Amino acid sequence: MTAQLLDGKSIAADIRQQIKTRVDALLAAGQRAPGLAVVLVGENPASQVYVRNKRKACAEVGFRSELHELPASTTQDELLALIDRLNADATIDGILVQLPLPEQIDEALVTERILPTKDVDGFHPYNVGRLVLRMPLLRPCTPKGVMTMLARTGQSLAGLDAVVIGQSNIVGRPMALELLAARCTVTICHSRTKDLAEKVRGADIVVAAVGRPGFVPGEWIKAGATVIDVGINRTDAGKLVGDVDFAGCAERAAWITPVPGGVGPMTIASLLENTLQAAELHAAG
Ligand SMILES: Nc1nc(=O)c2c([nH]1)NC[C@@H]1CN(c3ccc(C(=O)N[C@@H](CCC(=O)O)C(=O)O)cc3)C=[N+]21
Repeated sequence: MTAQLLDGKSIAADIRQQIKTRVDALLAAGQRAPGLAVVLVGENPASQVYVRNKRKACAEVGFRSELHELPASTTQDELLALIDRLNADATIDGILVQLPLPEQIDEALVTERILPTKDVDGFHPYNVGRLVLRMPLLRPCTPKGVMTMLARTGQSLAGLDAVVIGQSNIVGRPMALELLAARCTVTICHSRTKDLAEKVRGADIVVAAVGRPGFVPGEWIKAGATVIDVGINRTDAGKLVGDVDFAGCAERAAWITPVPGGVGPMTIASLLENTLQAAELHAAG
């Protein structure tokens, strides 16, 4: 078996096209463009690249985006004051505070300060709780993007065995909840998991979100499985690689996502979808 590619780059381009059409209709109806505020604290080079990509995507679909760049020395109170202003700004539909934040700032506190209807990352406890209860409002972008990709395989997910490797608040946990809502049987694995290889060998869907290059070898993959690589690791040579051994896994899988060009662009496409959704919520009052 040689896997078919789940081409995130091209699916994300489709989604941007659809969003642009809806934005054009909003503008034609005399409404304002959706507005996204991106807050970047400090000078993490990877964060600067992601933020640039997000703003470029906003421009492409006709959103207004504003960048708030703050020094690494910003205090928690200063950041909270900015969020309060953005919460109160009727032209801002979405607020994204790029993570990680400098150590003097409590990420959970900052996340909770964002109005749930402007929380386009889907990280606020309100939005997480709604996802747990299967009444989602704004959904975390990376897992949402993965579900969009899985839908493109055309396979029904109900009853499939899914293994998620990684239990982070922003990827692993919400990913597991999305797959559960799609009626998969879900196993969440992490650094204390016993017999990880055996668990992955049983999986119809494997989602790797570990942050270690090549962590999942081809031998772990069941023939015909779908392999989703959430990892973004930069090698010493400056190359981007995922958490799975792509060549080895592609020999056995039916579907696989590349890195780059897989989950990353889909994460940004989901952010655009969430921002449009937030704008619709705000327009409805
Ligand atoms: N509040 C917050 N929300 C986030 O959504 C968030 C965050 N903080 N902090 C960091 C992570 C990471 N993340 C990525 C988004 C796009 C790509 C992406 O487009 N990657 C390209 C390659 C980009 C490159 O060349 O580095 C690709 O995979 O093809 C990657 C990573 C969003 N994150």
